[in-house]
Amino acid sequence: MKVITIYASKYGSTKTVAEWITERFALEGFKAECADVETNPMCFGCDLILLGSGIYSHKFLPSIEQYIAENINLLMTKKTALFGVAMRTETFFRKGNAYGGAIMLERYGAMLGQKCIAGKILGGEMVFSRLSEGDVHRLEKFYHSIALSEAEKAQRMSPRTMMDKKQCWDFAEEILGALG
Ligand SMILES: Cc1cc2nc3c(=O)[nH]c(=O)nc-3n(C[C@H](O)[C@H](O)[C@H](O)COP(=O)(O)O)c2cc1C
Repeated sequence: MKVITIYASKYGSTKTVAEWITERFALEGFKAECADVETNPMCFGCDLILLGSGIYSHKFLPSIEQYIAENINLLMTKKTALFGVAMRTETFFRKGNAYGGAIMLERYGAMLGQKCIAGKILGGEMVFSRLSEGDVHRLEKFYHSIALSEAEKAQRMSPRTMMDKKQCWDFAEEILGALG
């Protein structure tokens, strides 16, 4: 069985997550590879396709949204699984609405249909000194909009990682279970 993990990553954490997941599938005896979506990978020969992205403002990056849209007819015929890589992995509730967590994957799951067998948000990493000026500006605006105190802001702006290889291997195991 051939598995491909196609990822979109701006600062590298989703790339590492994709490599960890691929490693686990290879250890289980699958023919497993991972590919940056920017290389426009071919997936018609694959039996299982994982699609993952860093989460930016509750969504996948535009490059992988475009890849899914452009290849939707093929992707719908394959078993697929989705993952996002984010700083906040759980669902939370604010002003009558639920946000975050696997809810962020619903729009892609709805496109892929019933053969989409698993989806999870996995822990990512954020190091402010590595971010582009535009991303720093976007985050500062967001922190202002949710009225973070200076202390909370400083805490969020310090280098933080939630990356966890065990979590990624557990997700691979969950997919294996769903494959039956
Ligand atoms: C501009 C910006 C917006 C972000 N939006 C979210 C978000 O909505 N939810 C979240 O949990 N993390 C958010 N993050 C954190 C990223 O999802 C996290 O750093 C992730 O590991 C990035 O993946 P990458 O390194 O593969 O690009 C955001 C980060 C930046 C810079």
